[in-house]
Amino acid sequence: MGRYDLALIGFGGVNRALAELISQRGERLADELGFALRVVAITDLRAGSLVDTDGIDLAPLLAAEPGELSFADLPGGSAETRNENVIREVAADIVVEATFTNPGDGEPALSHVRWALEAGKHVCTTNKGPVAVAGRELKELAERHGVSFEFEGSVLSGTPVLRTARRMFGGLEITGVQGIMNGTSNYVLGRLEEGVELPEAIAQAQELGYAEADPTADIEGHDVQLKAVILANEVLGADLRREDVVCEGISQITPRDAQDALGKGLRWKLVGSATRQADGTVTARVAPVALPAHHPLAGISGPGNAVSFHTDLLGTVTVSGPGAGRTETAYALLSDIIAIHQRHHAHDDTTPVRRALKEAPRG
Ligand SMILES: NC(=O)C1=CN([C@@H]2O[C@H](COP(=O)(O)OP(=O)(O)OC[C@H]3O[C@@H](n4cnc5c(N)ncnc54)[C@H](OP(=O)(O)O)[C@@H]3O)[C@@H](O)[C@H]2O)C=CC1
Ligand SMILES: N[C@@H](CC=O)C(=O)O
Repeated sequence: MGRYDLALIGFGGVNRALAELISQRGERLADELGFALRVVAITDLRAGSLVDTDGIDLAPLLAAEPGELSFADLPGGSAETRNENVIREVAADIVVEATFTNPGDGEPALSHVRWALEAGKHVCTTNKGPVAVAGRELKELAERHGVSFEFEGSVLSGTPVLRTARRMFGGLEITGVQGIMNGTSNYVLGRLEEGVELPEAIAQAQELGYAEADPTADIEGHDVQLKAVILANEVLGADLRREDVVCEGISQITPRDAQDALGKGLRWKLVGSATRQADGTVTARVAPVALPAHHPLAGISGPGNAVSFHTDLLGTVTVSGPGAGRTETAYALLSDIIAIHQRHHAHDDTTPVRRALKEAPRG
């Protein structure tokens, strides 16, 4: 049985949820997937850094209140974050980047990803900043070093949109994508429809773990701008930057507006889209739209998200599921680790499914 040693960069909602998954169902996952997972390093702005190359005991860390965690007094611990040292020097197979998304220059996460790839380590991340700012460069860097750069959770958290588009739509042309791509704003719009004021609705989304460290990014559409860039570049082969995406958020929508719309059979939604134009260029935008009830995106509620792919052979295909949430997003990281395993050990007959396929009688 193989094993992957992980370095977790950032120990907030998402990476804690990944640690919980590993801690609570590690054995089951190992049986199912054919490899084990072990955490050998954690860094966090507030808690500091912790390294144990024999495997960190996660239980006491997960038992502590997030705000009270401090690594300074633990063996292998330090009050300093020491990101560069940990990422470059600690013997980890996969660096899991889940610090805050910086919609501007993608830092410091962009540097974290670069350091890891340069050190020959696989990276998986839910952080939209590095992918939107420098996705192409980072994929090339990963290729040069013979490792993987995976970022499924950067769009629609655990709902597999990027991998679905890459793996399932071979042989057809995708002409555009349109979707609800932010859980917080969709949750907030739903609360406005119930008469809740914007600040209270945002506070609830923060409490539930949907919102960005600075929820302005969710409400003003900057988070969807990044996701539209990622989808345009990954799915439509564009080379867009955030500044190319026209953006308007939902901060001007009041509970009265949302309720009036509902009375007319309409629902306000924050819609992101990217479209291939007749001249081959790709344009993208983010804007609130009052959708009629029969629209495929109108029924998406709470932190749910959906992306519709417009294709030449299938018409419109819509993928919907959770767009935010700690555990849902941690699952995206697990799916990235599985993708890394499949890419680099596809020849191994280690998983039960592969063994069963190999041993099944033919004819
Ligand atoms: N939550 C969700 O539903 C989703 C989140 N994402 C993305 O995943 C990432 C993580 O999200 P989430 O866990 O919810 O966010 P949190 O804010 O809960 O966690 C981020 C953690 O990273 C720490 N951190 C910040 N800067 C650094 C640094 N330089 N070095 C080490 N640690 C650092 C923060 O410390 P401190 O608190 O002290 O600042 C915090 O503990 C974000 O980029 C987010 O955009 C993507 C999809 C969905
Ligand atoms: N804050 C984001 C988290 C996922 O990207 C959202 O609400 O969708």
